[in-house]
Amino acid sequence: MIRIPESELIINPDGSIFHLHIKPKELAERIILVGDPGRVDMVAGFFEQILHEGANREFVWKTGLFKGTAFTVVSTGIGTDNIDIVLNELDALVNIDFETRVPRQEHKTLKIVRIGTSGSLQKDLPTDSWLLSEKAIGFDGLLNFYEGRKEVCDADFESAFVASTGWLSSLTAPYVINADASLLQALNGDQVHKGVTISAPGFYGPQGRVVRLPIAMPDINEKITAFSWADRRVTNYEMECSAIYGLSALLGHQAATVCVIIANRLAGTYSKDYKQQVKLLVEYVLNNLNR
Ligand SMILES: O=P(O)(O)O[C@H]1O[C@H](CO)[C@@H](O)[C@H]1O
Ligand SMILES: O=c1cc[nH]c(=O)[nH]1
Repeated sequence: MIRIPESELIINPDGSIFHLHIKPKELAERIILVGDPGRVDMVAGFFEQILHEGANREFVWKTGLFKGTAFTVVSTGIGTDNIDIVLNELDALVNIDFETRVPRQEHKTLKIVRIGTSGSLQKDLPTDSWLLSEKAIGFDGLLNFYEGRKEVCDADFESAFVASTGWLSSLTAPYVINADASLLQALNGDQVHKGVTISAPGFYGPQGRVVRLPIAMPDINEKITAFSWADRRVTNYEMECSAIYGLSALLGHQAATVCVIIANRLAGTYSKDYKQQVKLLVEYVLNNLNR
């Protein structure tokens, strides 16, 4: 077995992983990812006991018990570049022996649910509604750096999307990737809308927002809203889901994303109090993952 060198897998002197500052024994199998470090305490507020906690940069985390089941909540900050760090380090914590620096014989699967906020691209998906991402479209390009990307992505959907939007060849190739089917089932419910989520490598231009700078594809959002493929339409924008789904598929973990819609891009509306909805959604996810 190949020993992973110190430069490739950095372990801190206290035995924790480089960025997340988590030690292998401190991580639960059920993981909640939130973008905002300030949301970690809100999630952990549902735990009856905190077992471990730590923080480094934007990565704040707590492991605790929710109705007797261990969960770890980790903040990712914004963007898929951070997700590359978070997913690779979470996987290393369970699937690499930190003493020998060799991958473990037995693979451990994590259940990873991102709870976030998002902007709607469909009129009938109002602010404060909940959206479970059945598929993600990555505008970010992260998965294209990994071998095996083709095997886990939906090539037909990608081609249809590129053709229909007139995707510019100067942009990164979009990748389309599914959520884990068992987590989708666990999180399904009457109050949960389902859809296809774009993860963009920015909040402004890459999501078609024009503040002062004109954008390369001025009609991109109209085209996305009108696009449909095999009875599916694109529902919303956020900034992390695609990389979570892609890296989870390659690393052998289960992943899903559910977001509160805080802005409706077609109606031009913004939620009056989305924080209350995020809290309700957190409670819903914890209960549904605890079954
Ligand atoms: O509320 P979070 O989880 O951070 O999610 C969304 O909000 C941020 C942008 O404001 C991006 O991270 C986007 O994905
Ligand atoms: O429009 C939005 C709202 C939240 N998060 C995003 O990335 N986009």
